[in-house]
Amino acid sequence: MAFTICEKRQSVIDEQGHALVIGGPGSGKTTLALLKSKGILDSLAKGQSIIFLSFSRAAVQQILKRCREILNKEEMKRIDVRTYHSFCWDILHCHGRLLGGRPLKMMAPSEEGIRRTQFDGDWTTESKRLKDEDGIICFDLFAAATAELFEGSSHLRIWMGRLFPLVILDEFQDSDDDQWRFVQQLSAVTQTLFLADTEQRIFEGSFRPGVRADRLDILKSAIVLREVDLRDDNYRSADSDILAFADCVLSGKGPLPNTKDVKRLSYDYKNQFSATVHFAVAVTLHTLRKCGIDDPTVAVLARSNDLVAEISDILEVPHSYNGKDLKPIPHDIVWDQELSASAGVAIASALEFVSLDTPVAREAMHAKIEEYFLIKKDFCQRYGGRGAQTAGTKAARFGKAKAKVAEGKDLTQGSPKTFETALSAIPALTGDPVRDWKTVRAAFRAHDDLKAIFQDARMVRLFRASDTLATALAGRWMERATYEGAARMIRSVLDQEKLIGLERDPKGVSLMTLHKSKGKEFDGVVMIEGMYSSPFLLEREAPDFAPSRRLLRVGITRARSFVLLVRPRTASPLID
Ligand SMILES: Nc1ncnc2c1ncn2[C@@H]1O[C@H](COP(=O)(O)OP(=O)(O)OP(=O)(O)O)[C@@H](O)[C@H]1O
Repeated sequence: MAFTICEKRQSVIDEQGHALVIGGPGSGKTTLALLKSKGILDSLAKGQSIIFLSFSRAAVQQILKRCREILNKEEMKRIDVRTYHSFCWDILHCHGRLLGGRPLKMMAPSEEGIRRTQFDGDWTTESKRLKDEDGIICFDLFAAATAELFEGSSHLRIWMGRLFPLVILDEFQDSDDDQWRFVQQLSAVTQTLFLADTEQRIFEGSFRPGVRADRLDILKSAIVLREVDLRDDNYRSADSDILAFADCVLSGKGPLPNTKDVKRLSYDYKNQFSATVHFAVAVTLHTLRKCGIDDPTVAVLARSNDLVAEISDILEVPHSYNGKDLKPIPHDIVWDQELSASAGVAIASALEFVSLDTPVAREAMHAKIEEYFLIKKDFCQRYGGRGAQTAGTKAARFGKAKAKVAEGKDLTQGSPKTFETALSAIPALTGDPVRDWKTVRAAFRAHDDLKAIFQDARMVRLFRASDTLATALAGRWMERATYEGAARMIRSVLDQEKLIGLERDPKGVSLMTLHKSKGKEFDGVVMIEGMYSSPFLLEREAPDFAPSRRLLRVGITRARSFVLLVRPRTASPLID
């Protein structure tokens, strides 16, 4: 593939010192960083590599995709694309002993979520205590502890500089204070390249503490660097008005371009919502196919997890829109990993219980369901979603059931009892893990209190027998004709995937929140606004709605070719 290398880009490639590249969505920041890397890779000494840090597994995936377009196989081996967390954990795992005299152990995020909701007091202080006194470290403290190590040991810093002659920091506008601390230490011993787009700053405030609007000013006042601005470039949707439309939404100033690339669809009443959403996705697929894209990728984006789940339910059944019949649309959901994993573990523990029917398996199942609801409660509290209280009540219900079963008492009434009754109606398991998984999962779906587990577990892929999970379960059945240990196996496979950073390339239709779409790219994007929930513009941000506008721009600019916005007719206008 041929890339345009203008003077500005060449100056970044040639720069021997630090550099900051600012640019909008699709301006080519990642590509430029990789072109610079390509020029250096040959000259690296044995053992040296270039490190490219980003925030999420999705972003890592996107960068790896670009790597495959730009670097050859040998070059790919010398560039290490990682999340901040995985980079920090490597360092803490090897050198954590320097901090408190003993090796550090990681607390899995699932366990952290559970302990946080159950802890009476300030969790930040408690997690620091856990690290200092017990040598157990939570995800949120990885960056701070790494910074502490670098600040405390010049030897370690210097070695890092030798190992990594170039460190690339993606989406630097989103870095928090602790990440900045360790990056600043690194910049004293190696060359750093910062990529940023201030208008893609969507994690500021309650989402991630320590993320600041003036991060780039802080950077520029601390490090001497070459600054290059690519804001006028757009290679993702160069021939379309998508970026121009998104920029209008960002500024709140019209007129919005009247273009075939971004369309709007309204609905009047709540009871028109389902059919309108279904039609919007169908018409987007159709439009993209008509443009010659045979297998289009489409992201369906909404502001909250609740609305994403509702849209998934809508796409699963037929509808009729203006007399037109719409067939169900197969889709994937990009979900919160921790919720998905604990929902998957809850289903696996029910599978274990059905196959073993022992008091231990029964108690473990109620415990895993309780755990899921504790994590859900924690998730709702952290990300401002609805349902924290309900999740807490359900957790308490299953927690009580767990205690009763442990004491050998019978369950008399309530959800845990009705769920057990539903499970006991399942005919014998077959030994085909995919079928058995779906049977047990269906019992969750049919139960009023446990539907959420069914929904969250949809991300756990167990559909093809070749999947790691299915293979592990099939092996267990062959050994013992039960699914004993299924919950443990699933937890370990999912935790591993989480750390390694696996995430599939999107195919077909994918549903996710706007926040989750960051860093991704699709042929088409459908953005959905609810009638009474998940508005595009949050009232509390009035009058300028700046954070909402940034979020909307991120969503719109994920599209290469076509965007469709679905809104209630009464929604506030996007521009003045
Ligand atoms: N210099 C260039 N010449 C031609 N095409 C380019 C160039 N730079 C980038 N592209 C193409 O533009 C698209 C977007 O590039 P890239 O992912 O590097 O942008 P980005 O600024 O990192 O985007 P985002 O901030 O949205 O993640 C890719 O398809 C890439 O191949």
